[in-house]
Amino acid sequence: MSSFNNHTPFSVPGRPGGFGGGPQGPGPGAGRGNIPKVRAKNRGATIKRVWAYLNRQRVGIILVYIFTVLNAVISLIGPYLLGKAIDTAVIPGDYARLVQFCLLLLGIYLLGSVVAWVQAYVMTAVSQNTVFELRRDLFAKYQQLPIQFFDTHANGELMSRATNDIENVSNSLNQSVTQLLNSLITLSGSLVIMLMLNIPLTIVAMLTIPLVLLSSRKISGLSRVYFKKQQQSLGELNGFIEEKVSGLKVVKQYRMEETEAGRFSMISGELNKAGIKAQIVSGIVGPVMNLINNLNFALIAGVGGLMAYHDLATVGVIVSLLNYSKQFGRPISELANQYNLIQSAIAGAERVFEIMDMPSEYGDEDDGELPRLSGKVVFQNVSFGYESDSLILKDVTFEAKSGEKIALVGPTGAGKTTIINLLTRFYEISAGAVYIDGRDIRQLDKNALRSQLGMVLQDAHVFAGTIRENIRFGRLDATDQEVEEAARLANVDGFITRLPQGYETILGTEGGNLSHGQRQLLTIARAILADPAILILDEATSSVDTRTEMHIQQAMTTLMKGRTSFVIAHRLSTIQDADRILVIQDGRVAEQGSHEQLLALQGVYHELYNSQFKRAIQSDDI
Ligand SMILES: Nc1ncnc2c1ncn2[C@@H]1O[C@H](COP(=O)(O)OP(=O)(O)OP(=O)(O)O)[C@@H](O)[C@H]1O
Repeated sequence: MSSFNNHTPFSVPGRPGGFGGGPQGPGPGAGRGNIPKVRAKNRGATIKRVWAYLNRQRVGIILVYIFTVLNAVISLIGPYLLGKAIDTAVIPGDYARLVQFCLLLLGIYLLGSVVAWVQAYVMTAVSQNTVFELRRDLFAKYQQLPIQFFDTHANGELMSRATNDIENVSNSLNQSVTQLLNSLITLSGSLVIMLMLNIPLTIVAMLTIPLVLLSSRKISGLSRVYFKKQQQSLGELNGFIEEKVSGLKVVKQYRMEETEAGRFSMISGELNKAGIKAQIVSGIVGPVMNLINNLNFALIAGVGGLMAYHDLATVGVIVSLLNYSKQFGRPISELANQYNLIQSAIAGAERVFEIMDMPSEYGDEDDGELPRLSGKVVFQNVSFGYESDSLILKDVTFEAKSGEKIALVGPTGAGKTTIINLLTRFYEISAGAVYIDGRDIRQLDKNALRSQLGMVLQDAHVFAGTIRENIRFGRLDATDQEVEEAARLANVDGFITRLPQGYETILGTEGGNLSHGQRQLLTIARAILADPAILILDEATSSVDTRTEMHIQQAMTTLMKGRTSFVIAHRLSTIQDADRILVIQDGRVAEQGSHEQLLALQGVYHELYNSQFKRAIQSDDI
């Protein structure tokens, strides 16, 4: 059973045209444009959520807190001792005392360095663990999102969120969290000590604070917008690269290299512009803060000098105050300098949470466990559209008895794959109902349902890993013997054992080192191992040679034994023995029956069959 109980977008009551649907039926027109985009509401909410992640490393955070406080206290002691040294050792000329002060200061600064190092070490561990969890949750979310989400999001863009955006969060956590804490303590500590040393001079030192706050606020607001834009552009760029690298053969074949390079430059140019703007705006922070700090320094030095002249302050106090005012200004300007980091981290986190807030496809269906299904499938007045405003399937009704072979034929774009997409609940129907063994599939847990469905698709997908691992993907607890038995039944065992590494042969990404037919046979072995109650075979033999096709056909026949099977085929020769053939045309079941019955009808199937038959004879003539 799915461990995720998020409310799905489809769990809206009030489904029209319901056939035995329960309260959890899908809402009308669950088209691909219907996924609500929930955005992290504001910066505060985003920071809170990142903090909640950080808080899971409680021990680390406490340690960081302790060492940060220590570090800040040490940095507060320095200027005080410096002032004292001037007033009690330098001015009276007590050199023995001066040496003592120097040694004390040296010891304190050394201790400060050690404490700062430990603090950085612990913080790195905390931030790395935090982004580890963030990334893990994001990937888990990707796996739970409905297929329709991926129709509208480029792979590279999604990869960018899991890498660049999370990296930004990590960088900022590493530096900004301790910086913030340190600054807070240094600020308040310096203020208290300054007030104790000299109240009028402290007031002078405070004069520039509103300027600091105002300018940093203004700049941060502006730079945040540009950082978000920069991240978006980076995502688009990644999406473009991913798409064009995976489709490089097509690009080359159509000699589109220059056109694609031009499009790349355009997208890259957008990133360039956004990056420059973000850096320019955030880069203003440093110089502005420096200017204000220098102004502040000059003010204290001037007023302090006047006060010393009138015996209202000692030189030591003025030196201490100058140092504290620097310490006071430093955290503010450091924070301001961190703005670009923090802004880009918030922008990154917002993009990550945006995905995490998307509704999962797993809802609150009845139960997680399903007994082995007998495989009786009923489509009853099913209508569906990927977009809410255009129906692809219209009032589709048919029945598959347990163990039957059902063929889906019809012109391209008629809706054959769409029927399968609904059976597997990759998409939710708009009206009508689909029953398996008499139960509305919307009431079934999606994982449990899919565990009883096996698919062999035309685009035979294998993963990077060994052949054994790829077959075992069908059932993770299968023994080596079971894996090999499945390969034998799929007619692929001979080929595998002839390889030098046999079952341990490592396949490249997407099985690049295998032929299409070999990949297809591997996916059949995988499906045999999974032992599903219902089988879906999509155009499985359309692009292989006759010998491989024969192998695949044999493997398929083995695989189909005792299971309800749905076979999508363009070549009618492969499905003449089907128990029922559904002719899909323009989203409707135009005809259904056995091969002989359909030929006798003299309708669409008859026409389709004749045209293929003629073509076959013509190609033989040639
Ligand atoms: N993810 C999608 N989003 C929007 N429209 C889609 C999507 N997938 C398919 N369609 C549209 O739905 C219609 C039916 O497509 P489907 O893939 O079911 O046809 P098919 O009969 O399997 O075609 P083929 O034999 O070419 O595979 C087509 O018009 C197609 O453009």
